[in-house]
Amino acid sequence: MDTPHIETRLIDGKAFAAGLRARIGAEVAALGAAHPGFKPGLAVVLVGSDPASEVYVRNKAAQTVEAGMASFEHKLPADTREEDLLALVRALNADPAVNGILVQLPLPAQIDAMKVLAAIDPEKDVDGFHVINAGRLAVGLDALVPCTPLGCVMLLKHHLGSLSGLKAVVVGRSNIVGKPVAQLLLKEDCTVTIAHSRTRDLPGECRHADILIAAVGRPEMIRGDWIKPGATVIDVGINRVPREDGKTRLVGDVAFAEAQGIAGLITPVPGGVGPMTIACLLANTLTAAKRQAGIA
Ligand SMILES: NC(=O)C1=CN([C@@H]2O[C@H](COP(=O)(O)OP(=O)(O)OC[C@H]3O[C@@H](n4cnc5c(N)ncnc54)[C@H](OP(=O)(O)O)[C@@H]3O)[C@@H](O)[C@H]2O)C=CC1
Ligand SMILES: Nc1nc(=O)c2c([nH]1)NC[C@@H]1CN(c3ccc(C(=O)N[C@@H](CCC(=O)O)C(=O)O)cc3)C=[N+]21
Repeated sequence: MDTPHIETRLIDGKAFAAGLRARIGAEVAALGAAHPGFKPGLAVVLVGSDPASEVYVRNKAAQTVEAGMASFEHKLPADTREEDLLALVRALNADPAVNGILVQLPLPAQIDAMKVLAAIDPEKDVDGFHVINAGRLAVGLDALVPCTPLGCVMLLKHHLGSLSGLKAVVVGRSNIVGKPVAQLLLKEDCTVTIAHSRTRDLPGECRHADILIAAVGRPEMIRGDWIKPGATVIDVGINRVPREDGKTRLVGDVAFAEAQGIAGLITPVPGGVGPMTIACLLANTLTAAKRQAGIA
C-alpha cells in the first residue's frame, strides 16, 4: 500500500503546559492580592511506590509551589490499612488549607480504590474521579474534569481549532483516561469510538481516526501503518523500558519513529501529554479554591 509522505509536526505539550502554568501562577498572584489569605492548596497522597506515580509526584510538587500554591505531600507505606487512608482523606476534607486532594492510583491490593475515591469531597476532587464529577461530566453539567483528558483536548483544540465532526478513536477505556477523554471529545462534537482489549481489528479501527488517542499502557503497541495519513495522534502512554546501557527510558503507546511521515501531528513521550496533566491539575486546584472561597 502506498502512503503519501507527510511532514509530521510535533505537538509541544511541554511548552504549552509551561504557558498554562504561567497563566495560572499570574491568576493566583492577582487573586492573592485582591483577597488577602487566598492561597490554593493541593494535597497529594501516595501509598507505596509505583514508577509512573513517582514520576508524577516528583514533577508536580515543584510546579505547585512555582505557581504560588501550597503543596502538601503524604507518603504512606505500601501496607497501609484502608481505614487509615480513609481517615487521612477525611482529615484533608476538613482542612481549610487544602482545596484539592489527589490520591495516586493504583493503590495496593488491600485498599478498595473506589471506596477511597468516594470518600473525597467532590468539591476537592481535583482528579475528577469521584462518581459525582464523572456523572456531572457525562450529563453535561459543570464538573472537575480529569486532568489528562482535559490536557489532551486542550492540545487538540489549540492545534486543530474546531473538532466538530472529526472521527476520534480512543484506545483504552479506563475511568482515568479512556472514558473521560471520550466524553470530552463527544462534547466537542467528535464521532467517538472507544476501543479496548476485546476490540476486533484494532488496526482497522485506528485507521479510521482523524484523531487517535492511545491510552493503553503497552509500549509502542500502535504501529505506524495503523495511523491514517495526516491524522493527529495523542500518545498518553508512559512506559518505562530498558535501554541498551542498562538504564531505562520512557516510551509511549505509539511507535513514534514509525509514525513519522504518516501522522500529521503527534505528541512526543516525554514532553507531550505528561506535562499537560500536571498543568491541568493546577488549573483544577485553582478552580476548586475559587469555588470554595466563593470567588467567581
Ligand atoms: N501522560 C499522563 O499524564 C498519564 C499517562 N498514563 C498512562 O497511560 C496509559 C494508560 O493508563 P490507564 O488508562 O490508567 O491504563 P489501564 O491499564 O487502566 O487501562 C488500559 C486500557 O487499555 C486497554 N488495553 C490493554 N491492552 C490492550 C490491547 N492489547 N489492545 C487494545 N486495548 C488494550 C485495556 O482494555 P480492557 O479494558 O479491555 O482491559 C484498558 O481499557 C499508561 O501507560 C499510563 O501510564 C495514565 C495517566 C496519566
Ligand atoms: N490519581 C492519579 N491521578 C493521575 O493523574 C495519575 C495517577 N493517579 N497515577 C499515575 C498516572 C501517571 N501520571 C503522570 C502524569 C504526568 C507525568 C509526567 O509529568 N511526565 C513527563 C515527565 C516524564 C519524565 O521525564 O520522567 C513527560 O511525559 O514529559 C507522568 C505520569 C498521572 N497519573
